[in-house]
Amino acid sequence: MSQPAVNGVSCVGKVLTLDNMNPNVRKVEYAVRGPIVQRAMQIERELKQGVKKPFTEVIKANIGDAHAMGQKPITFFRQVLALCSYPELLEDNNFPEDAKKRAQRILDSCGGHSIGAYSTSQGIECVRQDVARYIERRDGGIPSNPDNIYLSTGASDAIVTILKLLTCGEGHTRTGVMIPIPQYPLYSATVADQGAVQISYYLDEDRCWSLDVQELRRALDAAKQHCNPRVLCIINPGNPTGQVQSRQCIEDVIRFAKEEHLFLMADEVYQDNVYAEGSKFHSFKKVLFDMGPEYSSTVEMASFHSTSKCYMGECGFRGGYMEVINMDPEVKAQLTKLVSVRLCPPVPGQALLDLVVNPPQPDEPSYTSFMKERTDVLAALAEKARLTEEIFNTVPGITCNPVQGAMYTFPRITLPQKAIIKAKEEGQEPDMFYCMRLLEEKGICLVPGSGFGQKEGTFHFRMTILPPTDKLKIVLERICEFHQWFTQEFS
Ligand SMILES: Cc1ncc(COP(=O)(O)O)c(C=O)c1O
Repeated sequence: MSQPAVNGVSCVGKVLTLDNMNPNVRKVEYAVRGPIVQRAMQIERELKQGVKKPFTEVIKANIGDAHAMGQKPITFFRQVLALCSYPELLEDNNFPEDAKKRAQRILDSCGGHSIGAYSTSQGIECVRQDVARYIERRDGGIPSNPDNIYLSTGASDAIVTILKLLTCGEGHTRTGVMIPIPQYPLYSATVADQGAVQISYYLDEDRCWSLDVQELRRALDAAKQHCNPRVLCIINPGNPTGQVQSRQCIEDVIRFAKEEHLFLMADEVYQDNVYAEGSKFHSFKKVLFDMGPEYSSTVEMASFHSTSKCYMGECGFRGGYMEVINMDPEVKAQLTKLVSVRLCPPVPGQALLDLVVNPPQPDEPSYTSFMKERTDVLAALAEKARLTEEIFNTVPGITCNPVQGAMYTFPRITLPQKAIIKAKEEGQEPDMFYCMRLLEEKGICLVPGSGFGQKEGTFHFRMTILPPTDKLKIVLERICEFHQWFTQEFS
């Protein structure tokens, strides 16, 4: 039943109430910005008001937001965006010529030569062409058609759009969507919002979060009893688990998708974030085409990329794209119609995406500084990935897989039985209880593993490796100290 009043606002007589609102929305959960983050913000306010705490600052290691963690923007990208936003600067001699050329090209393809105009709904044509060329270079020359590219408001928007196209049915015919566990909760949230059925397949923590086709089959066979499985989502490199899937694994997944007549969604937003020796990013598209026409002309797929991650971390611009492959032309027309309802993705985000897929070339003046900035960010991330694994694994009760890629670690924590009982008494998941205590004691904000899904009886947290190295060392040190204290406190 609705409360009669919440925060002083009466609920009596409202047209829209908790009881009659869209029930699917109520089922949506998104731990990355959940109660722990709200408490972190409250603690920040308390610190400002002078409330004494055992720490002076809250460090938010809960979200993959590089700039929020202090990462500097790539100079060339911001120069071009400044020029696009304020074209009078094109006369300014302080801007390099290649930045001006890019800005002019982007402006020339915008309505009224302004990034303040709407673009076509699928995205600015020259940007889509540049995306297609980028994909071709990345995939060793496998052709990419700009007509199959849809620019989007970050990858999130494209992922939701594709899931919306794919989900239908009632009762036992509802669309089943296979998602990894642990997963990035955009997937579970969208599946809930669309009234579809989540089919969880578990990544193998003991084998560095690898994906096993036997497990896909187990999950699919069980789900066939109560829904209509049609979609298989893969996140590679993985969030929250930081693994990079092998080429063999990707081939196996593609074969499975073909056999089982599943639409593949390949979330590849971390494609430049690969650190571990021996790990390499293989795009689903390339592997699909390498497997020959039997696969490349039949398996339906969408792959996603974003300006939010990799070395640029420009999540606030909300740039992204998807490439659709082997999509029925009539469905594609529906997709184009669907995206046109929302007019267009942000044009500044499209401009930024253009720079990501078409960065300065060796013969251009900005090349050297661009490459240095890019390499520095990726090298620092690789070092932080290594450090994180090394430090966590020194603590009894914390087990951390190598951070092969992406921007997170998802260590397993052993929690004392007393703490588990206490958490249950307080109506909390044990790892939420742990993370809340960590926040209160040490000012570190993490996301409990339960927000991403985990094997029954196991507990984890997700931490981003994005803080600057010095700060990351402090974070790691405090978590390790806390874990030892927590274990003693509840033993
Ligand atoms: C795996 C994965 N996919 C998609 C997204 C969405 O990114 P955006 O919408 O900012 O491009 C994220 C963001 O963290 C992510 O981790």
